[in-house]
Amino acid sequence: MNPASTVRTVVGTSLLEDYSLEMTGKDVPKLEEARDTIPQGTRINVTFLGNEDPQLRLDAARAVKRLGFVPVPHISARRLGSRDDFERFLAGLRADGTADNVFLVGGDPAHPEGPYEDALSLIRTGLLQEYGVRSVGITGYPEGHPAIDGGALWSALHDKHTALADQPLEAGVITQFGFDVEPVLAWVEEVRRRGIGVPIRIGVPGPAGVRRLMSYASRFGVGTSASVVKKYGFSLTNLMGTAGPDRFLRELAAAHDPARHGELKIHFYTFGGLGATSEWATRFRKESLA
Ligand SMILES: NC(=O)C1=CN([C@@H]2O[C@H](COP(=O)(O)OP(=O)(O)OC[C@H]3O[C@@H](n4cnc5c(N)ncnc54)[C@H](O)[C@@H]3O)[C@@H](O)[C@H]2O)C=CC1
Ligand SMILES: Nc1nc(=O)c2c([nH]1)NC[C@@H]1CN(c3ccc(C(=O)N[C@@H](CCC(=O)O)C(=O)O)cc3)CN21
Repeated sequence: MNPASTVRTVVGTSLLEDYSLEMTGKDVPKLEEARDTIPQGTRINVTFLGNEDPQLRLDAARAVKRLGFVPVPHISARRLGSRDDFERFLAGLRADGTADNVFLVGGDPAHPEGPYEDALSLIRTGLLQEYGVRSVGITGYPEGHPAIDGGALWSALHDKHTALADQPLEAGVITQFGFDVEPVLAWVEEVRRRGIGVPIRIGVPGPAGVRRLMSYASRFGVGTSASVVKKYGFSLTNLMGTAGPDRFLRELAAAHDPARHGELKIHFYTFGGLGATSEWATRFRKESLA
């Protein structure tokens, strides 16, 4: 087998196997439309946007399950107004049978709206287990975070990983999306060096308009230097086009060394394009396997 076909085989059979997707509470009609293009059992995260209410998220998680997928509702620590809010949400998940998997984020508000300042405080309440959660996703930032210093991010990752193991709850990491493979793999190596062996899902944007990608990247502090986006497949002087993660995934597959990086999978941030993303993934897998 020549090196090029080795790369194709790896992309097709391993990295894109069991990919996960992300949707908002309002994306249920899009999920219904895209249903047949997404493998049954795919994990689908339901983002915790500030302008969506808890019931909308619970309903979305229920729809994900009804359609044959595995819901992963997000819980944002800083957006919870009280312990009651947290318990009500967890009780809703339990009642709907959608509590198995959750993903925790600190939350973008500069100041907590209630008693929880970060994801770790949610884990430490012990409520996750009480309400039947079995597996918990936490964040990873290969390029850092604009509002949180690097040391605090590493301590948070370490402390959350330890606290989950103590419960015990199953743990996994999903990284912030990015356009550059290099910092992603350097970061993964550092995670492993620190003794954290849990599965890591590498966050990438699904195919989307360049203008939209740029706007989310600048909002979330993701690097978009001219050389990085050129390598990714678009140019800063042409914001009219769309760009997909084709090259990113090929490069990631070529450089992924399970002995060094452990288990890696892909998480697609769909930014409104759930159907476009699942169709893209189906096509890309087919082409990779061909
Ligand atoms: N990676 C992702 O997919 C998403 C990330 N986020 C945002 O990422 C940020 C951090 O969340 P996690 O990684 O779960 O951190 P975390 O909850 O584990 O907290 C890590 C450290 O950062 C501090 N922190 C948390 N949120 C902060 C904020 N908004 N401003 C300043 N300091 C903050 C905490 O006090 C703690 O010291 C939040 O702003 C969160 O909303 C939000 C949604 C999705
Ligand atoms: N720091 C941080 N905060 C976040 O909120 C965040 C990240 N990072 N990383 C990526 C995820 C995914 N996020 C998003 C954000 C928007 C849509 C989205 O679909 N927006 C709609 C408009 C939604 C609306 O306002 O109703 C869109 O069509 O773009 C999806 C996922 C937010 N996320």
